[in-house]
Amino acid sequence: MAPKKIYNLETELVLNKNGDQHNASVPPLYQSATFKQESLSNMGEYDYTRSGNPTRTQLQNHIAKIMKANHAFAVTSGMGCLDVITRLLAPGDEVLAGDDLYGGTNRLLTYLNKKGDLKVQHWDTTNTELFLSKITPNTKMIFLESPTNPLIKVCDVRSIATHAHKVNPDCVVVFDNTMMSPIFMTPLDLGVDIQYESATKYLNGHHDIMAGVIATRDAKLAERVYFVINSTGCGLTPFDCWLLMRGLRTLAVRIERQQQNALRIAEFLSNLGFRVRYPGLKSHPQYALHQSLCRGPGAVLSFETGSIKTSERIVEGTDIFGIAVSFGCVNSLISMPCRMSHASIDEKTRKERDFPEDLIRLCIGIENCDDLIDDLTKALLKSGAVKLNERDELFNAVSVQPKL
Ligand SMILES: Cc1ncc(COP(=O)(O)O)c(C=O)c1O
Ligand SMILES: N[C@@H](CCSC[C@H](N)C(=O)O)C(=O)O
Repeated sequence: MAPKKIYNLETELVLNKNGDQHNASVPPLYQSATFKQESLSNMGEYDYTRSGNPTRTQLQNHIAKIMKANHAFAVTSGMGCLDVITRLLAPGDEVLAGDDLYGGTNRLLTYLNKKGDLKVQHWDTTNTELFLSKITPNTKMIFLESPTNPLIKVCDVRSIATHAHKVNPDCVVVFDNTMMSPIFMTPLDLGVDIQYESATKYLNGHHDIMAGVIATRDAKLAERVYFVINSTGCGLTPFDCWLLMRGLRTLAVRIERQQQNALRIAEFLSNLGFRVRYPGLKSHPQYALHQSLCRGPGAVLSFETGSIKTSERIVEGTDIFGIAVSFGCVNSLISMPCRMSHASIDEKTRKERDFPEDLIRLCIGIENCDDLIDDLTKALLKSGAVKLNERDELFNAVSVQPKL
């Protein structure tokens, strides 16, 4: 049989050869907890949805293809992915992690560390030399994010994965690709062992489900991941699998439009004098590194105003941008990570990790970009963060103290 042709990602996302017995154009939804057996001795492919479900299989095969993996799994949230992955470790195992991770990731790793289940160390992943020096033959797992949420730090994942495997061939390098999605990054091509994503974000894109996906090329790791998912019962429900497959079809067009808007907004804020963190700007300290690893800068950016009060006024002064956690949705969102998504990281730790309390995060949607810039302009003026000059043109940001 001729090998199956693999098309470009945009095509694969919408191409749906689901092999349905009735040629349904859309993969059918098997909303069933149980499956009858042919006989006592012949169980068939499915028996119970916790163990497996045809709709989940459809989604997982699709995910494996678009992430260039051999095995993929869908679970109930991004944090669910991390829970499954950390269960692969043994008591007391040493793990390394970045020092700017999504707040919930930090919370779970801190919990496991405090309980004594794992020995977790956090290091700045932008300092490659330092990070590499912390990897020892006892390092069992490494957790990376790039660009990080919300400080948009970029790490040299290729060098970290190569070095980790040299020092300990059994070290499992885990990469959270939520910020880039498969459209802009293929971490498995860079030497990562396990990639996971909060599918609540770009993969689904409409903020109407919670989901997470795990992908790997390693059959043994896949077997262990499946064991945990089946044992703990965190597989994604059939209906949410079905919704996620629907969302995935538009991933490429959504995220490309979001990125286009984000680039314009990042330039707009930067031109006003704000310190903008976005890997699409040449001023980003790891601009070239990011370009060498990814196919685009994505649609999340953050910026500082120099004053917590000013930031609060900006966040509360927008109309189109919703004040909400999360990102990757078709709608634009604005937030203050210290108060919202990253509030679970205590103030002392935030300070130690140079986490600016006035940081505003923008998650850009697919709206008309002129409208978004107009909305931000009004909020910036109302907050006093920028002023108009005599010719009624926007004038430099007034309270910013650039720290670049
Ligand atoms: C980078 C990143 N990873 C993982 C998660 C966790 O995903 P979920 O909310 O689907 O559990 C989030 C956000 O919640 C995130 O921002
Ligand atoms: N209350 C939630 C906060 C979720 S933050 C979601 C998202 N990852 C983001 O970065 O905005 C919690 O405590 O987990």
